Amino acid sequence: MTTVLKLGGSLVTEKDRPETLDGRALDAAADAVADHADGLVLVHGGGSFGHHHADERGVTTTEGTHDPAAVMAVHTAMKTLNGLVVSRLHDRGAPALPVHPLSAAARDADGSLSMPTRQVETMLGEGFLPVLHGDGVAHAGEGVTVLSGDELVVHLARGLDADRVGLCSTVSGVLDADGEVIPEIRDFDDVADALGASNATDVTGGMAGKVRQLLELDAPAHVFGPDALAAFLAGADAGTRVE
Ligand SMILES: Nc1ncnc2c1ncn2[C@@H]1O[C@H](COP(=O)(O)OP(=O)(O)OP(=O)(O)O)[C@@H](O)[C@H]1O
Ligand SMILES: C=C(C)CCOP(=O)(O)O
Repeated sequence: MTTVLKLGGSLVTEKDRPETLDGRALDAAADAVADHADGLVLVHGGGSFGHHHADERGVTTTEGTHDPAAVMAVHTAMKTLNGLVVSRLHDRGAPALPVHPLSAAARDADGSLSMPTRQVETMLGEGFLPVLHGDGVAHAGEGVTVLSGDELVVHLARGLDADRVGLCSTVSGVLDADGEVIPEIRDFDDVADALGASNATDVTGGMAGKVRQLLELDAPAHVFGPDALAAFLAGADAGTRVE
């Protein structure tokens, strides 16, 4: 049983304050993850580490940079956050290992992503907990663009033939126009109005981008908040189911 879980950057960082961790939220998430580390691949987002630097330099998933200093600003911040996530997992006895996408992934000129997953699969097979993160990615014709954690989740879920996918963010699910959690989404058009009415909160497309990408997966995906993380990892449905 393979599960791919993303801890949102908005969950584990203070998204409005550059390079600021939400230590309490990360501790709570790490507790739940450490209890269910078997067969788990973890991805985390950028929050105030990645998005702040990418935004400042005008780098998005489609607009790239050829400035190595700009790439390093994003990548170094993301590695810092990744190191914090990995070490909090180690504190709880979880066998976490970092995987840095900039060193392995690439995009074609049309933006399509390639990245090997055999290293992740082998780590899983050997009992480790791979921890990937949103990052920069070499992009033909663009230099380096942003690779979101959401995109990584989708790529890993396909490459590893995952059984379940979870996106844990600060919200308890995908919300409708009245702020209620939508229990299930099967078609983007059914929820386009609710999602379209919200502002994108970051350089990688916010909630609308997540739902679009999750709908392309074979595996069932759940979007939920921190209160439902332990239940999701224990096998229960949580938040909004996207299938
Ligand atoms: N219809 C919606 N339902 C739920 N959240 C929405 C909706 N529209 C916009 N949002 C916003 O999307 C945010 C979640 O997306 P965001 O990309 O910020 O999360 P994340 O994945 O945790 O962060 P990061 O991208 O840094 O990893 C919520 O905090 C909320 O403000
Ligand atoms: C901005 C960077 C580098 C990471 C973006 O990942 P996300 O927070 O999952 O969208």
